[in-house]
Amino acid sequence: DYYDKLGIPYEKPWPVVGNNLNILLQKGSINDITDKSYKKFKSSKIYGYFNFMSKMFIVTDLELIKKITVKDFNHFINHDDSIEMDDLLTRSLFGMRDKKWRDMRTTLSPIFTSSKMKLMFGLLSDHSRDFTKFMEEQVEVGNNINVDVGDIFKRYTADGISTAALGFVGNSIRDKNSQTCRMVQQLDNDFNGTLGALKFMLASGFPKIYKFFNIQLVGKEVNEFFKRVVLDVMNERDRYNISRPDVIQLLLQARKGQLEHKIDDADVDKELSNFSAHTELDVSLKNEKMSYFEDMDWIAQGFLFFGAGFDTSTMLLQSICYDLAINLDIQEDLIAEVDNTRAKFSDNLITYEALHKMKFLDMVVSESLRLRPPAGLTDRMCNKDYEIDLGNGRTVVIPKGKTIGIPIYQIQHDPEYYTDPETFNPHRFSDESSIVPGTFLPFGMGARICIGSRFALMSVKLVLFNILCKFKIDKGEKTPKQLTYQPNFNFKYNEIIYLNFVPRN
Ligand code: HEM
Repeated sequence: DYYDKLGIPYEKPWPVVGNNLNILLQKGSINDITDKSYKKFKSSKIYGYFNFMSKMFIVTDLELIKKITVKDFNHFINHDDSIEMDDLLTRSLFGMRDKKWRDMRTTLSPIFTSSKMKLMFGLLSDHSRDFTKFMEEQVEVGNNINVDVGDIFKRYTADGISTAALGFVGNSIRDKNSQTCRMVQQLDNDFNGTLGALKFMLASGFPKIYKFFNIQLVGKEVNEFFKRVVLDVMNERDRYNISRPDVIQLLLQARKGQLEHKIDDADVDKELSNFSAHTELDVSLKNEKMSYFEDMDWIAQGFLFFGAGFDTSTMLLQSICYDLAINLDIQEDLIAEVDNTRAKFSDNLITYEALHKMKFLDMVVSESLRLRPPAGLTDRMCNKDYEIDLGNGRTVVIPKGKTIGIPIYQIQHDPEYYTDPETFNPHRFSDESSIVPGTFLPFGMGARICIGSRFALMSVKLVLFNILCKFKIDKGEKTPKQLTYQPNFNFKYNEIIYLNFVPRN
């Protein structure tokens, strides 16, 4: 009767498993569950959700989401911290709390501004051209048909983050036995495999048991790998005065307190404003050297950039390619824009500015982020009792310590905000003013918005540009008719997406 007493609606829970029964019975995904309740309870602004035995509040009202993530952010600084997690996760920016989070966010924000992205552009451009060359080589041996795009893009994004963020060459595109490839596989198993799903359920549903058995989500091999890579690269650069335009260089500067804390990209952003790019909120307390961070904190950031980056960007890339193959008229329009742009450069060597001025490419990427958001749900932890006005003189207090959920997927599929929401239609992003503010949030919202969105967008757009210079993406006999979500807490497809890469002559 918890939610009854508060006067807010909820689905009747089952003992112990709460509202997660269908996931445990492998009958539905977290998205199916949220979908059903969102439609039923949307008008009440907020509804209750039993995540196993803990009580969550899912917010459906746009104004309220804005207040929670921006205006009243001080009540909701952290993500759900009731879950017991490994050191690598709790020390990462996503898991950090309160002042420590603010300090780390302030330290890291300058790394992901447009001007720093411009510095990394060359590394990612070389990488995406190399990937396209690899695909051309596949044509010669007939491996361009029925390509598992989840697999190849996983290797592309892992290598991209390795080279442009972590400062080492991954080589997993060409060598499936490379160390990076093994790490990707290992991480995939840790987070997405059956054992990973079970551990995650235990961590969120029964944190005491999880802690008692000292269970770790991230395997030992991955732990060791990141400890070695991040610290070794940083220390070597420091010792031998080596410089390279990548994230690790900036992390090194941050570690020494030499990275400027001001967000200086207003002009660049204005000039190259893209719909899916966001503006960073300044959360800094004051400019000070963050000297109290330990080595493990820097390792955790390196790990998060890799972990948070490769999975989400891979999901985005495979979704875009799938929808382009299904909607050939849209692909033709995109190819026309690609051809128009490449004509201005020799050997398809596009510049940072030209890539960001590709309007239709931005519309296609934005529409995919809307239709198939790689992260369909995010959360905040309430750290001070928070009163919500439910209308008609009714209020409810979210107690300190409870978690609220933001249903990104459902808002982006709501017919009140998007006409014909299940259709892939990039043209809805042709006029930004027609998008209802607060209804497009694939990277989250407010001060805790995804810090790597610019990096992800640059990497995804670059490889799409290069692929479409050389290939048309077609569906084949093994292409799934539709995409459905796995019955777990991740937003992963049940289907393997096979597509054909047909050379454009
Ligand atoms: C298409 C790709 C990506 C998507 C859709 C995505 C989505 C998200 C979302 C929804 C959040 C939570 C935001 C919130 O709660 O308001 C988040 C947080 C985060 N993302 Fe991403 N992300 C992507 C790529 C990346 C990349 C490439 C990196 C790193 C290089 C990255 C690093 C992070 C970090 C560090 C956070 C935590 C930020 C904080 O708590 O201050 N993400 N992301």
